[in-house]
Amino acid sequence: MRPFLIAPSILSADFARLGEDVDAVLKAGADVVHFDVMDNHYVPNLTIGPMVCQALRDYGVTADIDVHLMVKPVDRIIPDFAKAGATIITFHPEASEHVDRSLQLIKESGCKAGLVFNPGTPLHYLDHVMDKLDVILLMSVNPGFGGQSFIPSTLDKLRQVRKLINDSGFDIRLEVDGGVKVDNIAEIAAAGADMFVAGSAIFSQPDYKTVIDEMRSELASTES
Ligand SMILES: O=C(CO)[C@H](O)[C@H](O)COP(=O)(O)O
Ligand SMILES: [Fe+2]
Repeated sequence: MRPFLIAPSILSADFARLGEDVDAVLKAGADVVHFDVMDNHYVPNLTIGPMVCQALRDYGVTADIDVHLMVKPVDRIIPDFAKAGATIITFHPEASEHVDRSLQLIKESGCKAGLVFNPGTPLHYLDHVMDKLDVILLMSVNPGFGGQSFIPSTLDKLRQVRKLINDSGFDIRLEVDGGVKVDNIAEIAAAGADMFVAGSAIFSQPDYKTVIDEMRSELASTES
């Protein structure tokens, strides 16, 4: 398996001083910035758009930005995020009228593409598009808010998707998002995830490095 990636969700960062907070979490050892986009339509919350992504790039953030679109419709906003500096763009397949077209649009915009599955979303959306995916993101909470508890049935779904990825032979990251913490990250990795979004678990702590180091040492324990 490829190296584990830790992706703090900036949903739980300090929006009043976002650039500094993102810098701090990257200096503390985070790999990727997870950027949650909510539209008060597909999900019952409203967050940030391409201008904020661009502002982070202008501030000097060079790390990969993983844009998690919780919006409907999907396609209209993809080119704007690509122009604003997104590295990865993922969307929920049931929010797109044409899943293959949305994936193509992301790729043509120069970004990596992924599909996101809510706890109740069936995996059949993966049929016929595995070759177009760089990331599969399994939500371990229902989308819309940070600080929720990890839904245990995600572990089985992770094992299923890990097998699908391995059997496919494609180079696809398996990302998990929602309720990831120091005390469950090893179990989640053992189920097959290799990219871990964590918002409240990191940003609620005074010292981001301590939490990230603890997560890495839990992850290392799964490799022995
Ligand atoms: O997509 C999301 C919510 O829809 C967030 O990325 C997720 O909830 C992360 O927050 P936490 O780690 O606090 O659960
Ligand atoms: Fe997210």
